[in-house]
Amino acid sequence: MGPLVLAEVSVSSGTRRPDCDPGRLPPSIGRAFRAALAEASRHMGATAPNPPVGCAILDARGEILAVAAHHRAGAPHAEALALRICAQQGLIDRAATAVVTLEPCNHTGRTGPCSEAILASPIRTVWIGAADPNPRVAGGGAARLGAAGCDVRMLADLAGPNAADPDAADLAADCRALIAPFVHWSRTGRTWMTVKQAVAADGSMIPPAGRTTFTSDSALDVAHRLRRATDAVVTGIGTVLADRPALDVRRVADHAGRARRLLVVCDRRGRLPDDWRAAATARGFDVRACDDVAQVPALLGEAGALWALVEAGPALLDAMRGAGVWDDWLTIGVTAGGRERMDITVRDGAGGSGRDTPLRLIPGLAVPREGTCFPAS
Ligand SMILES: NC(=O)C1=CN([C@@H]2O[C@H](COP(=O)(O)OP(=O)(O)OC[C@H]3O[C@@H](n4cnc5c(N)ncnc54)[C@H](OP(=O)(O)O)[C@@H]3O)[C@@H](O)[C@H]2O)C=CC1
Ligand SMILES: Nc1c(N[C@@H]2O[C@H](COP(=O)(O)O)[C@@H](O)[C@H]2O)[nH]c(=O)[nH]c1=O
Repeated sequence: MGPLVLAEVSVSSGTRRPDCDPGRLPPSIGRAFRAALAEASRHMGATAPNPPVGCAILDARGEILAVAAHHRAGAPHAEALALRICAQQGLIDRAATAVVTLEPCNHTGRTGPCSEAILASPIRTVWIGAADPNPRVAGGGAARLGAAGCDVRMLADLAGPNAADPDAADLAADCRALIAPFVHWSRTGRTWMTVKQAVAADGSMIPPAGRTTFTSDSALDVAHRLRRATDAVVTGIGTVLADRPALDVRRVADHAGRARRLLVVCDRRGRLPDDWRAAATARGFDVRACDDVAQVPALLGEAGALWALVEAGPALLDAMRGAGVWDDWLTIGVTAGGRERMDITVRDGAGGSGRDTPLRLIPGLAVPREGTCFPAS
């Protein structure tokens, strides 16, 4: 395992570099990318097996006309929804630029190609945060738009090693991180596994008697944001028997109405209590038991989960570390002085897009700076 070092992975686009101010991201485009990323992040944990995607549409002066995200598989793509919002508000004639976190699709899936929807609008400049990782369609949307006369600009062109725009580099990393679990799942069939571990000042993970947690309110907020952003939760039978945990999303608004989430309990001896399973099912979980932790990423992947959160005790975490069943690992450590420190480690070779971690998109986590004091400033 290596400490978190975010490699700058430049996604080659084959499209034109910007001509206005080479090497710098226009402030209005930076704002639009941030808005699109924020909107897409709100829908992480709901889009599987599709990736989360955000889109902002701007007028010629750089004013944002609409921001939208892909909500769930089968629902309109972010670009289509943003265009629809512009049309509904009578703003479509002003639409000049689209900013999308992921290259627009060029194929007909559950919905029509976004490249064509853009071409049917007045938009003639398209900024793309990350290239489509699907090798069968890579370059399709950008190429189609470029061939039809659109000015297609890739964020990676400003964020590569020779074009030092820290804002662009950060936003490009965010756009890659947004789809990192999707990329990993598409390439391996395995779900991206994030382990979250709370450690007390004495090194113990065990809460005081009568409690199930010991971290601060801000750390618990982060834990619940993580539950909300992921498609599945993984725990161990030891935790279930000791804590009878709820493992659902609380403390965070706006998570109702989502699909049933997967909840995997690693249990080799069939000790899962029926009443706890029934209560978890009633809370909206699809509960599965698994007798081999090494199989969990594939089991979840088969069920279409892109990203899973592991909240388990020391025995299962040891087994996971030993078997390499994790992609990134978040430790919230309570220091002797009562402060909390957050460390993130991304496993070497995790994911298909370098070391970008989806934890970057969780508010309150100061990624990518390793070893940052928590809460993030
Ligand atoms: N601080 C924190 O972040 C957290 C703390 N906790 C605390 O941890 C404590 C419970 O810890 P612990 O008893 O270690 O429980 P775990 O949640 O780690 O579950 C342990 C069980 O996992 C199963 N297991 C172990 N290895 C494997 C494997 N390779 N494949 C499949 N299953 C496996 C075993 O089941 P079997 O017995 O069937 O072999 C084992 O009993 C509680 O006090 C809880 O509050 C829990 C979660 C988070
Ligand atoms: N101890 C500990 C955590 N532990 C995890 O949270 C579970 C309790 O969840 P719930 O029943 O939904 O409130 C518990 O069983 C364990 O999985 N989490 C943290 O953020 N901080 C902590 O200090």
